[in-house]
Amino acid sequence: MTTSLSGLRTHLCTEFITMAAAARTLRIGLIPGDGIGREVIPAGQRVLESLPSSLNLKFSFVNLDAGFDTFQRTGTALPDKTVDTLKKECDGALFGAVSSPSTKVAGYSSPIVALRKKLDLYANVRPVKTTVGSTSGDPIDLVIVRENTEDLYVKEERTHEGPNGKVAEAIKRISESASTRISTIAGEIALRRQKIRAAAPATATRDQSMVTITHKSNVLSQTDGLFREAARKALAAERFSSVHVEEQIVDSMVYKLFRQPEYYDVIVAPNLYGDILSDGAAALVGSLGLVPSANVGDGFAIGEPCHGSAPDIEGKGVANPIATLRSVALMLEFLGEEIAAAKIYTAVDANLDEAKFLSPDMGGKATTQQVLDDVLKRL
Ligand SMILES: NC(=O)c1ccc[n+]([C@@H]2O[C@H](COP(=O)([O-])OP(=O)(O)OC[C@H]3O[C@@H](n4cnc5c(N)ncnc54)[C@H](O)[C@@H]3O)[C@@H](O)[C@H]2O)c1
Ligand SMILES: O=C(O)CC[C@H](C(=O)O)[C@@H](O)C(=O)O
Repeated sequence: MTTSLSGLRTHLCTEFITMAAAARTLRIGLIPGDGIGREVIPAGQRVLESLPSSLNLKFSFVNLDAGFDTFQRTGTALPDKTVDTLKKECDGALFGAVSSPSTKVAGYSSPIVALRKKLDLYANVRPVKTTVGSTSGDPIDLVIVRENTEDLYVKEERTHEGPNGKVAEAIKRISESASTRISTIAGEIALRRQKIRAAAPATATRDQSMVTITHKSNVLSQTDGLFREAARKALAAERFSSVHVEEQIVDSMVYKLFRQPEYYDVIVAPNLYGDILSDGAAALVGSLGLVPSANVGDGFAIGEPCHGSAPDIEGKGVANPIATLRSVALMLEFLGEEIAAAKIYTAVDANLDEAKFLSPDMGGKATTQQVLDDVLKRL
């Protein structure tokens, strides 16, 4: 199986992909989780099943459990069977969302956070993009490359009694190796985007590729300082000489991202900043329901919409499936199936540009099913 970290085509057209794919069957784990995860993952499955037969690509599926509901039924949020099946049987997976409680529940731990570590899916790649017809301003076309295994997400917390009451602490762990790895991937993605732009100058949104390193090393000089230093070093490699590298402290990054989102190309960030920046960037393109992600490691990719289980709209049939459909495409890209991915991006972009079947988060009235049907028609 091939997983290509540099295979990030992100919503680009198919003209430049000319090679016919060899016949292939991919086994995909489906992990709907909780809430609207159960409404959008079936849409993702339908898109895979509806890809044109000329692609020579077949899929088999295995349904897998994870989430708060699973925790309540079985006592664990991420059953061993789910992890084992992904490891032993699957080529890739789709993850919906889980309803992690905001208060501590004994024995519960976020299954998606655990899965990223257990499968060493060290890169969380989150493209955020406007489509041609959906914006009157300068187009936004950026990718957030989020470190996916460490930072505060190591979840080493403790509470103790201090002289004035309880004190809680958490470890923020940053390693040189993980920071170097994620920054190198950000550089590869920048190069890849540069190549794609060079091949399609008419649709290119910028001339030069750029990576923005995001950190807070003015305050956290050791942890974020190490991230910054490792990123600078990795991106100074000769092969990235055509990529402009700059850095931005995370708070002013938020300011600049909101003022001038079209400025950014590739943003590399430690885990938590990447999490926060990607939800913020989603607001800039219209909805969290549009923004996909892929959790990527060596030899495996899990497509996952950036949004959560959305309890406020759960069960109403109005969840926007587009973040999931784009996550399906992103997963396929990393599994080396770029033509199939491009077909999905094109169909989704056409749905958004025509704006006839938009879900309520996009100002429309369409249900999840109607948006899906419209995308399927365009496939
Ligand atoms: N990957 C994951 O499993 C994941 C990601 C984020 C949050 N969560 C969990 O989800 C739960 C709810 O979190 P939250 O409410 O803070 O964030 P959320 O992303 O679930 O929802 C935020 C807002 O965006 C809207 N929204 C999200 N996805 C949408 C879609 N596809 N279509 C239309 N509207 C959409 C919701 O209706 C809500 O108003 C929490 O338990 C959190 O832990 C899980
Ligand atoms: O709620 C959870 O269990 C995980 C949420 C998760 C995260 O990485 O923090 C989500 O915000 C995401 O962006 O994937």
